[in-house]
Parts: sequence; structure tokens; C-alpha cells
Amino acid sequence: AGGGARAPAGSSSTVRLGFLGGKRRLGAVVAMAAAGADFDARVARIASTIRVIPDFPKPGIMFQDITTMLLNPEAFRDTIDLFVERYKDKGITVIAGVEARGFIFGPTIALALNAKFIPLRKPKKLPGEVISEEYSLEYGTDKIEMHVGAVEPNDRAVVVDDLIATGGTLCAAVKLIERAGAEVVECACVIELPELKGRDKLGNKPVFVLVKADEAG
Ligand SMILES: O=P(O)(O)OC[C@H]1O[C@H](OP(=O)(O)OP(=O)(O)O)[C@H](O)[C@@H]1O
Ligand SMILES: Nc1ncnc2[nH]cnc12
Repeated sequence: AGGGARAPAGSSSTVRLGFLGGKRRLGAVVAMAAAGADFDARVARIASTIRVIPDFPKPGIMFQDITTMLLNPEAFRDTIDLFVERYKDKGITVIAGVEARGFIFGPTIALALNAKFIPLRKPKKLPGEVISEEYSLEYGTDKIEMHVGAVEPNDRAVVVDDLIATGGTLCAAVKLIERAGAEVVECACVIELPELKGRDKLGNKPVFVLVKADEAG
């Protein structure tokens, strides 16, 4: 109220910042372009190390095999770094990894972010009290479980897995964490099979992926 007659607090410094911002913006654009080029180069290297095996584990499935990427330390490190760079200033307190391949990437990302790592496991693997969610897969149905007490209501989580196909697994993971009252900020995967429209299953939950596979698995 009455603010219309007054200059907004800090207006002079706003002008100065605007001027400085003008100079900085140019630098920022250059820096962003460089970061973008670097991002693209790292993603290209990661993509080139992923092996595709036709008809595994069933006829018609184009299996995206990340084990060949793990043989290349630069590509493996780039994968971890790209996730850490994305989440480092986002107040993430939990990295939840989906068994089995989410366990390959999740713990290193969690340590780099100083966040908790939470394993989301296949049934009857966790020894304590669990909550569970059933889901359908591209090739069958399954269930994942999480220890009660692993996440707390004020936690901010990212769910990590190697791949999103139909989205059933990530959807179940998000439900588990949200049932425990925490916020899932995003899901993060190395690979997406876009033709299987997994994002649709996740509604408006953001999914960050590094590599989109050409053909549906
Ligand atoms: O988006 P969706 O259709 O749910 O499929 C993606 C899931 O499928 C794969 O795991 P899988 O269930 O084969 O288990 P594994 O990692 O133990 O082999 C993959 O690692 C994801 O977790
Ligand atoms: N095509 C695929 N490759 C690897 N993992 C998968 N999980 C579900 N579909 C897959």
C-alpha cells in the first residue's frame, strides 16, 4: 500500500544490477553455450557406450545394456557428473535407487550430494518393516518395497534408475516415497524409450533423461 509513490526498495541497486546484468548476460550466454556443447559431447559419449541386444530377455525386446558403459570410466563418470550437476543446488536430501540397475548409479550420486541413499528393492529382500507397490513391466509384473522410516516427510527425493520404458517402475517408486510423505522432485534415468510413453504414466512428475533410444525396447 502506498508503494506506488515510492521507488521500490533497492531500486538503485536494481538499475546497477541490470546494467551489470547486461554485461553478464553476454558472458552467461557464452558460458551456457559452452556448457550445452560440453553436455552434448558427454551425452554423445555416454550414448555411444550403451550396447543394444535384440531379443533379450524375450523376442522383440531391444535390450539397452548399460554394462558396456560401465566398462568406460569416462562415460560412467560423465553419467554420474551430469546427474550431480543437475541436482547439486536443489536441496535434494534423498536419492532412491531402483533395484537392480538404479543401485549402480544412485549411491555415488547420493554421496556427491551428501544425500541419503535409499534402496527400493524387489519383494522379500528388505529385512525391516516395508511398504510395497505393485506395477506392470514391459515384460511382466513386479513389486518394489521400501523400508518404513527410510524417508521422512520433509525429504526431497530424486528417484534414479537406468531406464524408463513403460514408466511402471518409476511410478511405483514415486508412489512409495510420496506415501511416506516426502516430495519426489524428479525422476532421473540414463535412457528413455520414448515410444513406450512412460512419461504419460508419471503425469506431471518431471523425468530427466540423458539418452533417448531410437526404437522402443
Ligand atoms: O519403465 P518400466 O517399463 O517399468 O521398465 C523399466 C525398468 O525395467 C528394468 O528393470 P527390470 O524390472 O528388468 O529389473 P532388473 O533391473 O532387476 O533387471 C529397468 O532397469 C527399469 O527398472
Ligand atoms: N528395452 C529395455 N532394455 C533394458 N531394460 C529394460 N527395461 C525395460 N525395457 C528395457
